[in-house]
Amino acid sequence: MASDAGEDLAPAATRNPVWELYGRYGRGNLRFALLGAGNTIIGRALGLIPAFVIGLAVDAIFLDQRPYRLPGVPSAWIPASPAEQLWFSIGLLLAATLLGAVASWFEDWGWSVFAQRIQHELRVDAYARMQRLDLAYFTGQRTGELMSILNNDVNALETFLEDGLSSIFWITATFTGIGAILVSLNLPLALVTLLPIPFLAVFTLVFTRVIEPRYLQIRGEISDLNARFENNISGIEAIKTERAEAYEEARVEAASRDYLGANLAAVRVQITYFPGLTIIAGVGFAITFLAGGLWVLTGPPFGLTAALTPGAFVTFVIYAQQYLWPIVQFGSVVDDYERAKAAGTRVARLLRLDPAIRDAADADPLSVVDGRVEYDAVSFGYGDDEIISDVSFTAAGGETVGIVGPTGAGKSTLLKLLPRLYDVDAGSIRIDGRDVRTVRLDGLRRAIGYVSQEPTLFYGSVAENIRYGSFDASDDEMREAARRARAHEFIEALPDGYDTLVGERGVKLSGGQRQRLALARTILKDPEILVLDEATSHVDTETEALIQQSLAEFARDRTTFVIAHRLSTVRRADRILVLDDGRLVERGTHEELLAADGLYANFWRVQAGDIESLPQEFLDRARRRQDAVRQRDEDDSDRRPY
Ligand SMILES: Nc1ncnc2c1ncn2[C@@H]1O[C@H](COP(=O)(O)OP(=O)(O)OP(=O)(O)O)[C@@H](O)[C@H]1O
Repeated sequence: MASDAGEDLAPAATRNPVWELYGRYGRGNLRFALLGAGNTIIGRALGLIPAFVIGLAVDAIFLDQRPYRLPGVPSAWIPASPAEQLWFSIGLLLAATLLGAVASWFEDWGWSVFAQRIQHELRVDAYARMQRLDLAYFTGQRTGELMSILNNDVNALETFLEDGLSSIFWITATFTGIGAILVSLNLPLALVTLLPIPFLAVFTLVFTRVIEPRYLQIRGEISDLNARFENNISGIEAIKTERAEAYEEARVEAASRDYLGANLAAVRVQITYFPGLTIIAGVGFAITFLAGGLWVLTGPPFGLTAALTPGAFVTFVIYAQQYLWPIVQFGSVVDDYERAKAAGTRVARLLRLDPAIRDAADADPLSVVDGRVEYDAVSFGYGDDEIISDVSFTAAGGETVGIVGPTGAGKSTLLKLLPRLYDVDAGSIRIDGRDVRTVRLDGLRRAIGYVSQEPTLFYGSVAENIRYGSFDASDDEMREAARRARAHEFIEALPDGYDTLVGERGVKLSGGQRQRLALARTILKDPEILVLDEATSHVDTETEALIQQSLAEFARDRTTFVIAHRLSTVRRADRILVLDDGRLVERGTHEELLAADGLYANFWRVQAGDIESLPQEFLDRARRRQDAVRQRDEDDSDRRPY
């Protein structure tokens, strides 16, 4: 049973996704963080100068209460007259401001490069991880949700990555630096300034507890909304033909409303937090100002003896304000952190997912010599329902095997097991006697050319699309493959020939043209084993006959599986397997199967237009089968949210 990966991105609590990501990606970029941090300290130190100089100037120049002395500066450098001291002070203030600006430039540059590089590496890594996951993951997961992680969640980390760590550093530097200065200036008054800290801590703790689930909710809602957009844009044709515009608008409205609700729920908490912090910090500052002011006015309180000059008080008050401000800043860091944590939880979770289908530790490279393919008692189901039941057959090397059966019988599923797009639940599949689970995936998929009914064209030129997977093929090889796939003529007729842009935003191609490009791609790949899953279903019968001719030659010495509803496509196969409801019910050549007069013979009658001679039992079974497939599809769509 293929694992249902749909649950894997449920935002379960991880220990600390943000620090986990910092740890993983920060190390290689540490030099930028160090540059930022070094300049944060320099900037902070320079930022301390003005308050000190102003306080000193007030006391020494205007009130003449203490001598003009600067710590670490020889007194010979300091001018003697008050007017000169004033100019000296202004020079100091300007120099501190200028150097502070330079430090701030290096600080921002260091931290920004640090953040941007982490984000870039994270995005690329998350994508690489994602595309290695099992196919089952993508069918179980809404693509919009994955897009949301790669885009929104990675970007949501940006604010914290950009400002968070630098702010924490800045706050810590300010807090310890100024805290130490306040204590050294006036210990009793410093203790008064510290009073709000425990209140701020408790208030912040409560905030994080309340906001955390709300931010997670927002990530989930934006992801749902994206999934809805994604789904509707790719399904716009059905929306128009079914006149479902109003219905879809209502569904988008509902999804957007949920997102709005989640945002408002978070905003209500968030906007309470900052005023709360400001009030606590403001009251704390007022108490400091009151205590210091009384000290200057009425002398030292509580039996203390030291006097407090107005200038020293000014210095203290400016520092005290600088000291409390980072606490309010801290609030915004906490808020950014909580947002980043919600996004980081989802990104970290994606980074931790491992594909179930991967190389075994002792996997060998596959070398296909004969090309014999054996299915041995194979059973498989995507979910609880078994889709393939106990299927066994052998295709000799170089043989062409046709696979036919009613819709939903499991034909495509059967062949998707060969390149391990899914792994069997029971039994085994062997190529030249080697179980496909014991060889390297890369070699296995290299050896198998898979052309599906709805081939994917990527945005790019026709040539790039044919070369997809055989990136080093020469122009001549690429054109020859196109000729063999009967695609060369129509490509030449396109506006820019092989350079015409196709895929999203490029020239639109018909279903048959797309299929021929996909065939050319596979012919160029030159695989040892070929799987054609309704590969020519969209081309007209005349073109199909021409393609069949080239394919017969191409398929001659390689094992080929051909799934087809049009029985004329498989008529000349060495062997035909008839699949019904996941079971192999008939096998043989076209003639043998006609002679057996079973399911295949009845299909043949249908396609020959010989409806009257069909047994009633066949028609009844066909009806029951259709009902069962419809029921299964409905059950599936009930289970999927989209
Ligand atoms: N990715 C999937 N997840 C879940 N169920 C799936 C998936 N792909 C196919 N199925 C189901 O498996 C069953 C067999 O599908 P499959 O495509 O193998 O049939 P088929 O014989 O190739 O049909 P058709 O001739 O219509 O292409 C169907 O009931 C289908 O709904």
